[in-house]
Amino acid sequence: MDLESIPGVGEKTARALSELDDPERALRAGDVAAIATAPGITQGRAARIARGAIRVEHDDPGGFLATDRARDVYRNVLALLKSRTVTDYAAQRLETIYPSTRRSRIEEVQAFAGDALEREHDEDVLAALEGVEPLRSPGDIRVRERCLATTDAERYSEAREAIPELSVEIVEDAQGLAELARGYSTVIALDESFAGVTIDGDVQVRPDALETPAEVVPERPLAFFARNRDRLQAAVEVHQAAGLEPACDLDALEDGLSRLDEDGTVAGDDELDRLTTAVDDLDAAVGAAESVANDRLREAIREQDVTIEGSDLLSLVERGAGVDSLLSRELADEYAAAIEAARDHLVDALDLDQGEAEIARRAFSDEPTFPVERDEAVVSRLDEELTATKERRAGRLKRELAADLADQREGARQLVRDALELDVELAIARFAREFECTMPEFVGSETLRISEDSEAPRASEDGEASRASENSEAVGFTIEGGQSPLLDEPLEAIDPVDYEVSGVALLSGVNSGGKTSTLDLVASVVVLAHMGLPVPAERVRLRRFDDLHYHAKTQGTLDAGAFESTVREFADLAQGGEGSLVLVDELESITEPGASAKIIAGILEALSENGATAVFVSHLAGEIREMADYDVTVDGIEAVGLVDGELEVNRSPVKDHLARSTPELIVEKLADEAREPVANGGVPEEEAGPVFYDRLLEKFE
Ligand SMILES: Nc1ncnc2c1ncn2[C@@H]1O[C@H](COP(=O)(O)OP(=O)(O)OP(=O)(O)O)[C@@H](O)[C@H]1O
Repeated sequence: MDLESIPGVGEKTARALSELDDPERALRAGDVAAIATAPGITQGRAARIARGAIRVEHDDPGGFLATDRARDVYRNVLALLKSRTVTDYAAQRLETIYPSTRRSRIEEVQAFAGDALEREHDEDVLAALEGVEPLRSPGDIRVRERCLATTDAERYSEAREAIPELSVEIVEDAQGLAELARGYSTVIALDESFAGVTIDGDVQVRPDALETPAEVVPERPLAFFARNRDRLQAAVEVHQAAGLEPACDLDALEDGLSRLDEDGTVAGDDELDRLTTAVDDLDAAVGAAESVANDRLREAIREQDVTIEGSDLLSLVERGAGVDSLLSRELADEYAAAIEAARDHLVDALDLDQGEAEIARRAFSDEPTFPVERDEAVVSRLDEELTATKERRAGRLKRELAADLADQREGARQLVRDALELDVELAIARFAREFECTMPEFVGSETLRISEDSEAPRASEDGEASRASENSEAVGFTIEGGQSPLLDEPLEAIDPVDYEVSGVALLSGVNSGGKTSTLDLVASVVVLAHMGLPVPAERVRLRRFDDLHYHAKTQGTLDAGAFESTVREFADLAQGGEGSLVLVDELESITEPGASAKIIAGILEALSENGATAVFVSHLAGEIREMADYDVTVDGIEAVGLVDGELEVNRSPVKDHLARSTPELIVEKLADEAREPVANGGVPEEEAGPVFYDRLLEKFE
């Protein structure tokens, strides 16, 4: 895919995207999280880029949502879907699902949604999803206890490039290697020429080191798992709770993760833990051992009556020394016991093995001194010995763990992607279940052509689809049992609505009868259907529209300028609106009633001639019908009566029926009451009398 062909992607963004591991995959899968890892690209931008890429793939001109209110409806239904996600990823990923005019795109999402509807969710899955997030890259790592060495300048540059985690050192000869071995736990010599050279310390000759970086720096693959340990663990739990087919061996991955600490070190190895603690505690343990010896000696000296000969005293005073000789002569046994106690303490405190203990014991000399002090040289040797053993063991364990986990890496990535995608699917499934949705059925030229001419079933693919087949009956939309998801009521309080429009219709009805809500229902159903998603109705059939023009009710009368621009907008629509769905709510408020009726009648004529599908909600339906030069359909939301002063409404518009207005119904009620005052619960001494109400009623005829 040519990245710059994506709308909104210039040279700079294309360069950023090309830095991704697999830009094509990320764009094709709408993997917003992966796209957002490109330098300088935010999540919001990533969603726009993914949408752009989808449009390129499906040759989709976009622009389905043609008005502010249409965009509002999309944002509202999208918000309902997004509110049912657990992860940020899923919320962003839903942003890539937009209403499209292209059959291939709609069918692609329909297939995805179809699978989603099969998904059952339970609380365990949702709880496990809480911990899943897109994987992080491990960032830069430095390994300080190991280095690479070479005599060759070119090899030196290659090594720095291939294995930036380690220092690379130039050496002249084996002597140089030996010096390095004193500073590093492990030295890896890259030159064949060092083979066979024996040097103290851990010096390995590995001419192939640059080709097998994971063996030389197992920290590299481990860092990926360590940094993402919790996310991977959560993804494992999601798979287990949801019974998802895993992309890798879950037991092996879990076992590997359980052996890894968050800082990339190997966990759960007793010997490594022992060595690590010994190195960490060495200094403190030696100090404590000194105290053990000194406390014992102090005690012994305190309890001892020392007889000192005059010559000894003299030599003590004159030489300023000699306590040692005194100790060795008078307290030899006590000294030996104190030293032994110090040695035992050190060996026990650090839990040293036999070889280490031999060195440790030498940290306290047999030569009597007071106070007893460690032999620094021996303590550093012990430190070196313990550290080297620890590093060797850690290195070996890391290599083993890295080798075990190496095969799981791609699977682990997929595991997280699948868990995140499950969240997207579950959000769709929950939305569909909570609004009792069904998949809509698209009808139109391509369906009809397939049955008419099976030789060329795809001849009318996409672009043509919107040109409603001339030889087919006009199809707009048919909604059965629709419940607007935009109504702020619980589902059980929403009356299901049936409505069907082909061509252009006026929708009349009582105040608060549900006209606006019907337009909202039609708009949400049409938007969701074009997104490829299930719709909140028992059954929906519709044609594929090119765009949705939904004009909300304008508050108050427009000024001259606003009026002019509104009329202009309809002029554009009237010219090319054949594949459009036009929904307009009380356009009459744009100017005074008489003029409004004329203008609306003219707009309806033009739309009807162009083959658009339209619903105009109006309180002036009767007047408009009279103005129009063709037989415009008028549907009506009827009040079936007044119950306790409240209108009882049949929310489903009645076809070809001008609904009576609320005032008419009220006058009718007053007339009824006046005729039969008591039976109707009216006032017995009706003042105005039936004649007056009948006069008013006549005006409505
Ligand atoms: N299908 C429905 N089921 C239950 N309640 C509904 C339904 N449709 C509308 N309502 C209720 O009726 C109220 C008024 O609806 P709506 O605004 O759509 O009426 P309207 O006919 O456009 O009113 P107006 O003539 O004042 O513009 C809504 O707020 C909602 O509470």
